[in-house]
Amino acid sequence: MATFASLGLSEWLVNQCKQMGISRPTPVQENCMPAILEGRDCMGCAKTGSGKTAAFVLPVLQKLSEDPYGIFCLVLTPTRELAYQIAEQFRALGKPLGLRDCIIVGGMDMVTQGLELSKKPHVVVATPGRLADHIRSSDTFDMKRLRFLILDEADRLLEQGCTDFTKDLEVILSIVPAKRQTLLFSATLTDTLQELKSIAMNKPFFWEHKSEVRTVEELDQRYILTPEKVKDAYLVNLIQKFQDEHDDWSIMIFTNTCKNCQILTMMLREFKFPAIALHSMMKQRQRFANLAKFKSNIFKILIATDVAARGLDIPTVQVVINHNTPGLPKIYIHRVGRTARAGRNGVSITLVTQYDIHLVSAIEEQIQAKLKEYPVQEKEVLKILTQVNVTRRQCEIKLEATDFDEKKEINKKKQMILEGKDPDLEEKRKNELAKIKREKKKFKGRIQEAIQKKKGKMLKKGVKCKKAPSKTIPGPS
Ligand SMILES: Nc1ncnc2c1ncn2[C@@H]1O[C@H](COP(=O)(O)OP(=O)(O)OP(=O)(O)O)[C@@H](O)[C@H]1O
Repeated sequence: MATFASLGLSEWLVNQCKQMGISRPTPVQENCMPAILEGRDCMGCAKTGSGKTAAFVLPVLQKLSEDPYGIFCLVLTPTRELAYQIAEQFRALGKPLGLRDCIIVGGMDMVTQGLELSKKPHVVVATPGRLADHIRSSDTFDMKRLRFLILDEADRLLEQGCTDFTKDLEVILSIVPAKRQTLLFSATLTDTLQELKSIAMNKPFFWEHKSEVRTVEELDQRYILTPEKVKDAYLVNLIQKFQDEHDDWSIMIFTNTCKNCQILTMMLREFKFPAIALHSMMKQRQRFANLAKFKSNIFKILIATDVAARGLDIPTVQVVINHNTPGLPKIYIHRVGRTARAGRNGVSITLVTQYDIHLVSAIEEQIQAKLKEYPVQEKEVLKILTQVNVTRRQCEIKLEATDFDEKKEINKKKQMILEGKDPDLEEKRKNELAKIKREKKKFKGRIQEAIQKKKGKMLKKGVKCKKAPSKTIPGPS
């Protein structure tokens, strides 16, 4: 069995790992680290919670200790919270080196960040949008000598989801040297393999944890079939049960929109549950503060959108509840991967309505495992149904009285300006498009009406034609 020393790490780094409770390499570390230390590009695909972060942090620190300078390494990651978590790992493992890192994410002061970048930190951990903004607007730093470019959650960075990073990536790639080592990691790399290969051009070493099931064995994956209207009552019932039976467990609840996330948090608080929210419409400082309160067990329930689905490593999370069935199996894999990490056990429960059954089939096909039904005492759920639904409605009314929707519009406009678009022009275009669509629909309707009329007439004629000969056919008698 390999040790960190046998993989090529120096004694100081091996000791540092030990101090952090990392004594033996996990398979992704054992397989990817030698290739990285040899100087090769690397693509590592391993299950959630399997130690992918250390698989790139350790070799980078080893190489940095041999030739320290800044900016030596750039790590890109899709979310701000994840950027802080990765920087923390670099800081903890690189402490004996006196490592200087710098975090460049949106929602934080740009001037301070610019100053930090100009001081040539060893490692920069960034979300693509904000780093690209710095590159566009400042010439006080460069990455000409960059040795490592790392894309964590690489598939997310390359896919064109609701946040599209591709343009920002282009800007970033234009300032990093072609001669560099590129490392790409994720639990779900395979469907963006071609795009990834165009970034890691030097015949990358590719390692994938081969296993039939794509989720971890320690995860107990369950579902509850529920009508849409009873969903919240099931949720409250589940949380009450976990709180009664395991008061030390932390629970993450995923939902599909910021508004839903806010309403669920308000509703659970009405029921006196220690719940806190995390979504992209919150101020960044509030996001960090809430995550910190959840990590330190001050609040045991975190309700989040998919902004928290990837990468977050919170060992106390024992349960993940999907308040909505994820539309993509990939998102399911990352969400449920917030529990059962690093060999621990965990439970995931997905609330499934009659409209989501096909999504569950797609998930099961992708993960190569069947979800099992979670037993619930329906009588208990029905007892609280009215109270839960009334409470939810009250919370919705309360939220409508705030400027939540307005803020959403403002945020949208801000995003457009950042993307170089004119919000008023976009609005005009949107309205024009809607008008064209409406007219097309009307036109289609009219055509269909005309066709129907014509069909009706022909049918009448046809009936007459068919009836006519029948009159002439003599009956059997
Ligand atoms: N060799 C090791 N031995 C024991 N624990 C480890 C080892 N390497 C990493 N860990 C711990 O395992 C946990 C999960 O690691 P990490 O966050 O890197 O997972 P990941 O593979 O990146 O997961 P995800 O796909 O969800 O991002 C962390 O708490 C980390 O400190």
